[in-house]
Amino acid sequence: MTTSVSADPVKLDVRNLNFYYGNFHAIKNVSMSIHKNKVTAFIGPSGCGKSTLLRTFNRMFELYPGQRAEGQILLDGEDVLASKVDISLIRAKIGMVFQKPTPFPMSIYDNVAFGVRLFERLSKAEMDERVEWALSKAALWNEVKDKLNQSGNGLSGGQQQRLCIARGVAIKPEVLLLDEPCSALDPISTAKIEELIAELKSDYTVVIVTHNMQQAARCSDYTAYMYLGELMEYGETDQIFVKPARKETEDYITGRFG
Ligand SMILES: Nc1ncnc2c1ncn2[C@@H]1O[C@H](COP(=O)(O)OP(=O)(O)OP(=O)(O)O)[C@@H](O)[C@H]1O
Repeated sequence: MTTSVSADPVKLDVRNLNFYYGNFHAIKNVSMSIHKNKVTAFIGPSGCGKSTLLRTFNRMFELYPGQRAEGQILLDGEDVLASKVDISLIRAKIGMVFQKPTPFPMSIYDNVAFGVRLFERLSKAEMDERVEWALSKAALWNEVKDKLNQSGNGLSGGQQQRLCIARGVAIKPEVLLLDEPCSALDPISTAKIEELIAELKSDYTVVIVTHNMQQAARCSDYTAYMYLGELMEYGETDQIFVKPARKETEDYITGRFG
């Protein structure tokens, strides 16, 4: 693996991580530091393990039988993978937005409030404020403020994805994981989400999986190139895109492979 050294503070420290789907070894001895208040992009050809790696960070894989992770993922020094860890607390600290927008079958307001209610007891006024705050962060407030009681499913695809992002930020996680959040979106919605990602990093540590090289180059501070479950190269985005250390990375980002 080729990696550059950075002085930025570390939020998530991944150490010797291996991941298995049954007997299939999907993540191979990955070690990397995810930096605080930065955007880190995972890139690489389809099936290389980007989503799998992302899903280990908040133990999302545990919802599925036969999947297991070995190694350490230290969140501010505490191992997320340790058996004694409170999983709901981890998921409150490490939020996730999936590739397909998945609003809950409830109102726009309740979509945002739902997760907050699991973790905090807020008054009606405080919750109203939180919902407005989260929808504003997700650049959706102006479009929905007059129809908060309408179903989240009535929104356009791009609006639904921003609603899911609002749901993610509403619980005020420390880390936000975004799994190809723009794959179903048109260029205008994509641009809005990219602006939002740039804004979010002042409050959160963001990790994004993307197939879009331009998006990784535009939005991220750090980029990780993965191939067949291995972390091939990891470093500052400018360096990875302008002067990759490995020929494989260069071939991928210039479109000669993958
Ligand atoms: N539920 C599963 N059971 C068995 N193997 C799986 C499962 N999910 C993923 N895999 C395998 O693990 C490897 C990594 O998959 P993963 O979805 O993490 O890749 P990816 O880089 O995110 O791909 P894509 O860009 O296509 O979304 C692939 O070989 C895939 O076939």
